[in-house]
Amino acid sequence: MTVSTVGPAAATTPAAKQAAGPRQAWRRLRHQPLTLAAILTVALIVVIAVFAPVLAPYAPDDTDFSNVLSGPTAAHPLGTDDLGHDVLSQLIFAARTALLVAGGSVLVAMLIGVPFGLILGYKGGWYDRLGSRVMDLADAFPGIMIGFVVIAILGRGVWILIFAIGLIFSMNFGRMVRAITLAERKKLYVESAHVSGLRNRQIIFGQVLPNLAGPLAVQAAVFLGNAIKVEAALSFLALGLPDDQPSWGGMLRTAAEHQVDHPLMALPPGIAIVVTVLAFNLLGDGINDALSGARSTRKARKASRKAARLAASTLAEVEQARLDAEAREQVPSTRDDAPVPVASSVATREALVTTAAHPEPVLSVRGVSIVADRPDGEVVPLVSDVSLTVGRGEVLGLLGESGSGKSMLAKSILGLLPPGVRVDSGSVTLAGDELVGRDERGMRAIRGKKLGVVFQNPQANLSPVHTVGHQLVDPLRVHHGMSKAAARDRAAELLDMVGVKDAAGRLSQYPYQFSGGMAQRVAIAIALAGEPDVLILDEATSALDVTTQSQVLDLVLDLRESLGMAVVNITHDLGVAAESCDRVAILYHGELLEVNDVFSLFENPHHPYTAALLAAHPTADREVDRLPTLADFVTADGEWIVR
Ligand SMILES: Nc1ncnc2c1ncn2[C@@H]1O[C@H](COP(=O)(O)OP(=O)(O)OP(=O)(O)O)[C@@H](O)[C@H]1O
Repeated sequence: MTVSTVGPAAATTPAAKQAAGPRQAWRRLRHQPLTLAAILTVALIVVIAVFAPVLAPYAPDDTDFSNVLSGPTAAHPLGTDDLGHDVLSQLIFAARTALLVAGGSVLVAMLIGVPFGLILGYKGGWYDRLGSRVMDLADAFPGIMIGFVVIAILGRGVWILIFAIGLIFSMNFGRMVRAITLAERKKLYVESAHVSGLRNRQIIFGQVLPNLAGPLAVQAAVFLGNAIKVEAALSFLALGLPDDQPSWGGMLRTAAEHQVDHPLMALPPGIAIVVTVLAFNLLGDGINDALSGARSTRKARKASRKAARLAASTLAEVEQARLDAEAREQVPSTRDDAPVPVASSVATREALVTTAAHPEPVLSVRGVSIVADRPDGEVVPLVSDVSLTVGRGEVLGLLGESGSGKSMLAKSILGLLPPGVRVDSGSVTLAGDELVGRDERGMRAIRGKKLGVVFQNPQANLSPVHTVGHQLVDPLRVHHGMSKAAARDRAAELLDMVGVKDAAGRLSQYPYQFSGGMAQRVAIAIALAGEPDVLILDEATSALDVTTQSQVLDLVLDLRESLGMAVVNITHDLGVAAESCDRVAILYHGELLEVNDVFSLFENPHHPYTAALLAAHPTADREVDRLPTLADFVTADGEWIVR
């Protein structure tokens, strides 16, 4: 079986907002007058640069030694310089140079900095520590010094200048990309990509990088402006471009030499630099606002102030209600105040047994203990000595309150335990193959192929910047070596199988164009792409409304019938367990308390904790003043009360 994952998440990251689509970003941009002005200015400068030979009245190297430093005339509207060059023509051709140097150096900076930051952020550990020190070291040198050194070694010239400025900015890109990647790599869509069996290279460049497009666009716009300033500064110092290459910095140098007699000579190149840099900076801000959804309209500001006032008063009411309730009755919270009973080991025997209806074991967990290694050396047990067997075609529910160890157990099966957490002892076999102790390469061959996973939040599990088709095609190509066309056909079949109408047409849509229930179906389709033996649902229906939840559970039950796969359904919802599971395992404080077939569990629970859970579940046919809590099932000494 293959592990695939699916689930919903709030799209609050820059990447997710950007995923709301370039069209949405453009709609926001259109409401930002300053950004529009910046776009027009940049477009104008680009047109001037491209058509410089047509627009400029003179060639850049035309000299008129009989007419130097002339001041504005009909033939030379902005005058001439000390060699008789036409200043207007120089200004126009220098725009070309400025854009070439700025564009080229930002490209070089990105080519160096982006992969560097991606690798540091994604790999972490030693890569990150070492790489971060390199960036600190680069930061310790003033950027202009790096430019001096490169030019001193390689000499002057356009391409050398581009390389020098690119080098100066590369670590800025590296730092930004590292920071975002550190956050992105923890997101569920990256975990899903892992689970689908994609290689690190495919995840870094295929999944994470497209999510950085928004922040990179903002950073690139700002650094285009910065590059123009650095180019001007170096050329002003006669260290940048060769003297025969028109540049705004070079024009400023000439103006500085003649500032006493001709003080206005500095104005044309100075204004050109200020306007261009300002336009790029405003463009960067505009893109940032458009991607983050910020709107500077008065209406939006008013709406946000009103929302803030409402939120403050609601919070105050909630806090007051909580204080009143506390004053009325000192109700102990189950987790904090109830004595924690020692788990009995009632269930272990039953957990190992498969049922007559599903006699062929496919997933066996034997005596698995999971621990966390704390930095101070303490070893904290998270899951203790859990044994479970799941039969082919069976749905086993893993039920327990928050923190009981359900996810850790599932992650130990998937080989995706977080750093600092490890399987201390025990064995997990899938169709006879041992999974504990496998290296990453060994697990990659299992995840996405033999084990499929669907997580809680479908929108968070799907990459916001790739189409649904792209995300389905990837695992099909990786695991089945299909051609692109064959994988696309199969992707449409899978979508159809999970009940997405017009499957072929919807392949080219993005996750945000799917409702929560439909996105969860897409996630299930991705999980099924490898034709897994076992599908793990990690709270896969918790975020859905009751009707959609029921539809998705029905779908899973149909699929396990038709595909003969086993399902491990992790949930804290008794209703979900009752609706979908053949057997249910109860976890509490990392210990397995009971495994029972679903009817016996509800009719005749073995363990007092299970009885406590059922008793605490509100039902329409019981009228009680107060539902029992765990504390009602435990003696003051921490012993279970058997009723
Ligand atoms: N990265 C981690 N490092 C150390 N301990 C962790 C880590 N993640 C979770 N834990 C601890 O492991 C225990 C089991 O957590 P787990 O996430 O498996 O619970 P869960 O039953 O899945 O809860 P939930 O339903 O809230 O997801 C908890 O005590 C939790 O605090």
